[in-house]
Amino acid sequence: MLDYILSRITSPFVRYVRRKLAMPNNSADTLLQSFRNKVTRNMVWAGAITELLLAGAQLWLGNYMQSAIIFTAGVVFAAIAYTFRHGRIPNYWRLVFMVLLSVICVMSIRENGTIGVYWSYPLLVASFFMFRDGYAIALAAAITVFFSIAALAYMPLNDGWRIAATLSVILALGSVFVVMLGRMQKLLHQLVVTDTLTGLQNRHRVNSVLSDLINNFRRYHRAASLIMLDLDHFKLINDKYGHLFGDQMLKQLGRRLKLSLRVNDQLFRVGGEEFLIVLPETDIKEAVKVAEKIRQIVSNAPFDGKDAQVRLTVSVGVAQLRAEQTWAEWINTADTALLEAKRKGRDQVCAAEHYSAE
Ligand SMILES: Nc1nc2c(ncn2[C@@H]2O[C@H](COP(=O)(O)OP(=O)(O)OP(=O)(O)O)[C@@H](O)[C@H]2O)c(=O)[nH]1
Repeated sequence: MLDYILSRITSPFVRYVRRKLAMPNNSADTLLQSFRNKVTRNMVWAGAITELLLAGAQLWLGNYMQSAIIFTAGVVFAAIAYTFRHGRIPNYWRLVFMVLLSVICVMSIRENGTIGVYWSYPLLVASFFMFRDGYAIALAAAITVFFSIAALAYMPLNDGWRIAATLSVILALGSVFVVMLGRMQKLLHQLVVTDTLTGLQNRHRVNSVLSDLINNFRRYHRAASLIMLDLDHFKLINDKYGHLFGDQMLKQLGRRLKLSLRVNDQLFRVGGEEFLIVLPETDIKEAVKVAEKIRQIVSNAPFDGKDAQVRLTVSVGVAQLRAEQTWAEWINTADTALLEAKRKGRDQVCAAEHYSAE
């Protein structure tokens, strides 16, 4: 039941993510991060507009001092939201946002008496949006404790404990919400980066994995290589045995590849019958050895389908990361080597550059 409700809530977002991911340069990580940033920025805009409206109301009531302070806070919120309109609002600005809201809350208690405690409710809710996971819960707990103590100390007991109890209920519900949101985000992330047929990673994480290796290379000169492989004449298999049989072959190939790799190597299914292997700490010489081993693992033993056994072969391109290459150029180099292997007759390994086999 919970799974059903979660899937109903998340499916429009999953569709949005999938649509966006179809565009070039959108990796799953950057997309989820940008979605979160957008929500936070909208919160700060909402805070700015509310504060400016309140400042207007205080001005109209003739409370010039309060109006000026609330107006200043509104302008600060608007400036934060505007400055970071395309990116992530840094944590210290989020903290400034929360501190300003707290100050306004405390001022309201001072000016209006205990009725001002009611401002602690939106403050509490804001903390769940502004921070992540444990930080949000810790901040919300601190706000709850602070305003509960204030309410119990300065309000009649009957009102004071009700305020404390309702704040605690919001804290509990908000904490459940934050934990569920964290799990949902993990689930969505998993969905977006996983190839549903083989269970391997799909192309959406390639960008960030390769960028990390490129940074390592630039900083510590750590070698890294790519293996791009593609099944030979796979169309013939599909045409002869059907698409479902073809799917079984792809799954088995994924399993074979996975078993043949080291723990640090990463395997992706990047296209229909195209797979990418990322080999950290590996130069071209070692990478070609791995590629040759993989080629043999595929061609040496037949693949078992429901109705038949078939022999498959792969063409393989290998490329070591070169200085100043971007991740896209690096992949292109491996792809060119793969095309070369196809051109030379398939079932073979081609390296993107000359190297000594000694
Ligand atoms: N069963 C199945 N087939 C797929 C999937 N994705 C792509 N294909 C098929 O893979 C085949 C790829 O065909 P081609 O690009 O002509 O390549 P090929 O037949 O392997 O020939 P070469 O790559 O030149 O050796 C097409 O028939 C696609 O329909 C999939 O998820 N499942």
